Amino acid sequence: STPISRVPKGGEGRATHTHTHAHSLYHKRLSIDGRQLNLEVFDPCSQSSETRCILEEPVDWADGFVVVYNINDRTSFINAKNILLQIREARMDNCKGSVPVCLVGNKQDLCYARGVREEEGRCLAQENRCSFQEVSAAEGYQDIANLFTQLIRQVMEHLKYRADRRRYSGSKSMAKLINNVFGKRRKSV
Ligand SMILES: Nc1nc2c(ncn2[C@@H]2O[C@H](COP(=O)(O)OP(=O)(O)OP(=O)(O)O)[C@@H](O)[C@H]2O)c(=O)[nH]1
Repeated sequence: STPISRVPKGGEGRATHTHTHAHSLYHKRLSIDGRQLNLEVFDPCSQSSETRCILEEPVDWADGFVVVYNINDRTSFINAKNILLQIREARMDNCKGSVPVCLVGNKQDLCYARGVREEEGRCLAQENRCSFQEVSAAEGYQDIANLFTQLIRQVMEHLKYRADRRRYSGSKSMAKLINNVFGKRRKSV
């Protein structure tokens, strides 16, 4: 499945958890680099049996995505590919801009029965300009916890960059406006 973000199983507890047949929505409080964060984690239901994946509304509000496939299930890899495409297209259509994405190949412990080469995962990530990692949720949650921490750091940087840019272009256009109004008047006086 493709969590927008997810508290790894065996990791710290969930503060609240809403579950429907279609998805789970978690609320998680955590501290990263001394900052207190309130995360909303949307985890869609399993989509492994469908080739057409539906991301639902988080594509509009999420600040980051974790796209997960199973390294011994080629269909899940194709689904992941479609989801990455959907994220890109939906964000472009809505003019929301790109957001940090991490592609994850899970079940690394079953690599003897691998259906997707690590290189294929890496290439797909490169094509989509996102980070990539193979993990094994069965063997431990630490790698996955680190992966989420990294993604959250990227999200914070991205949000800061976007806010700075907005502030800069805002002040630039404000300066232009002031110049247009008072600059001209000063000339005519
Ligand atoms: N061997 C192995 N099995 C895993 C690993 N991660 C998950 N599983 C197993 O895969 C099955 C599906 O795991 P889930 O966590 O339910 O996967 P999901 O994609 O969230 O599925 P949904 O809950 O339907 O969305 C379970 O039987 C897990 O025990 C892994 O890293 N290695």
